[in-house]
Amino acid sequence: MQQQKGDYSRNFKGSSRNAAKDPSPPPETENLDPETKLLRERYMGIAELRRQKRRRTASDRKFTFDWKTEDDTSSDYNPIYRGEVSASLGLKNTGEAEERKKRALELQEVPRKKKDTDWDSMHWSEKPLDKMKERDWRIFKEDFSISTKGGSVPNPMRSWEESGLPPEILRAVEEVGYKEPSAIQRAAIPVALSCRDVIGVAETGSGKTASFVLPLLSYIIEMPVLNEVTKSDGPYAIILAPTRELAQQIETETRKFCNRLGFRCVSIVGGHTISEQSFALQEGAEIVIATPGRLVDCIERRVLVLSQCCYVIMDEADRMIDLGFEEQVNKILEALPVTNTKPDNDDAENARLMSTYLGGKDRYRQTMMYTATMPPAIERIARQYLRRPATVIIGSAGQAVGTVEQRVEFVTTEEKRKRRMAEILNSGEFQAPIIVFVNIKKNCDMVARELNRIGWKAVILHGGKSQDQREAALKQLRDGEADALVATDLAGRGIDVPDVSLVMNFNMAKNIEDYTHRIGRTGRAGKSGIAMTFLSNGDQDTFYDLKQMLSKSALSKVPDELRRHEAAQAKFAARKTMQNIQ
Ligand SMILES: Nc1ncnc2c1ncn2[C@@H]1O[C@H](COP(=O)(O)OP(=O)(O)OP(=O)(O)O)[C@@H](O)[C@H]1O
Repeated sequence: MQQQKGDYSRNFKGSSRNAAKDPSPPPETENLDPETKLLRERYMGIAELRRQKRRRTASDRKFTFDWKTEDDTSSDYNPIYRGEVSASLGLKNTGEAEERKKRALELQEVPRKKKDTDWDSMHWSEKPLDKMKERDWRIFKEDFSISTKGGSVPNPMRSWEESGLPPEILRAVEEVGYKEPSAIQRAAIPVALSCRDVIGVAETGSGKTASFVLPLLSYIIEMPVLNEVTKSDGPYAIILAPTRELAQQIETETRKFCNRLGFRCVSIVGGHTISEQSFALQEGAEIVIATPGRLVDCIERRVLVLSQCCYVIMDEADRMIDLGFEEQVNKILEALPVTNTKPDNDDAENARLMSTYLGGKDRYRQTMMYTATMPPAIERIARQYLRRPATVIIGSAGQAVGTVEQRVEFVTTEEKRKRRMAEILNSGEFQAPIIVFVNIKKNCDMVARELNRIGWKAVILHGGKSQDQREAALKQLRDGEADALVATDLAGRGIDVPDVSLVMNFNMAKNIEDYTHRIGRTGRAGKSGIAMTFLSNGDQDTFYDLKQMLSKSALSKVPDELRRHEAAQAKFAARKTMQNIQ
């Protein structure tokens, strides 16, 4: 019986499965016509080849045939290459198989063309900047806990090289030793360079100072060099800070860069005589760092003019308002030659305006505010002083430093607190320097005496001390001549003393913002630290916020006495309302 052409599939199926096990042709082939029999026998050759291939071990799988293409003899006995079978396989044109085989052999000689790089499957850190897509930027911001608001905000910078800072400034950054930008620097510097007003919120010790100083220097480097005439016109920029210590702290950080770029920065703070400070200003300074009170004093006495100042930075702006400096801040802004109420220009226009020398009348002020916490006052201040600000927040605003383990204990009397403090410091868990916060000046002396008694040389920092005494105390602590600093909230903000191992709140801060700034004196620049706080019922206005903060901290535990305390169940304001209702 002549097998119908269409029946090959059945035989093929039967044959290939059997061929895999039994090389002899199956019995039904006895009745095949010669052509089909020939076809069958040739396919048996292919099945045998496949069987041999399957018998080889995995290690042989990577065949490295050492024969050249012209040695390939398969076309002699394998009809599929010769096209004899193509007709029976229903291929339209027997030459097609030949063509396909020739093409296949040609391709074997052509090295594999590199596939288009699959950029989408790469991590943002492996991509060139021009291949970064919206999704990559979203992942990048999540990696650094960056969130922004305020219209279209420039993308963060992935590295110093991509910052857009001038090469001279990048060289200074490298010499200072900042290998990688911190999160706030990555996010805030590109925004500031786009001439936008900025609100920067990042935890204490996260590098906020450099995040506003570097773009400021990038602006100043474009301005004419101060000469004998223009230096009397005053600085190109002012940086306002709520306390003398923070102002001097910012000066130290700013000088790291100014000294390498040939710029001068001068701090104007209380505690030094006006003549001392006017002498320092006579040499001219591109940047003046000041506390608001003393700066207003210098302006009113004509010791300082701000006739070419178009750049204002407010560090710890909420604290400045808390300390009652709002009136002085307003006076300072009124003394500038520009305001920020110019009509809203687009950002390119802003860049032109800010780079134009002061001669042009259509200038406006660039203003920035930085803080580690975000109390309601910040929103009000921002509306008053900033123009279309971009807000950059690292982590959740007001979050305590993630590197600080926060411990709290209920210790009610001063005597018990002194004994407990001695126990903790004699345990050997902590090494100098440490900082101990109290709420009133007289407690400074009392705690310092106790520390000296147990062998921890203590220095004191509070508003009643002269400026020289305050600066000397900080210097002794930084230079290792003292083991402990006992301070009121004066030092709570911004003071940067390297490697503080312990912050102790002998008295709990009056509010959670001050508590956050205090404990931020340790765990800075990415290092870890411990904060220990003594509580009593007198601190219950802070219990709710404190419990929330401890709960969010991966390193800290909420003691049962605080967790269960009635005052920790609702915010102070809400509790007051409930009491009034009862
Ligand atoms: N990119 C960086 N790489 C390494 N160290 C840095 C970097 N930026 C800043 N620092 C260092 O980190 C420390 C803290 O910086 P800075 O005082 O600016 O923090 P801060 O956020 O202003 O703190 P605070 O909120 O207390 O004012 C400083 O000693 C500074 O030199």
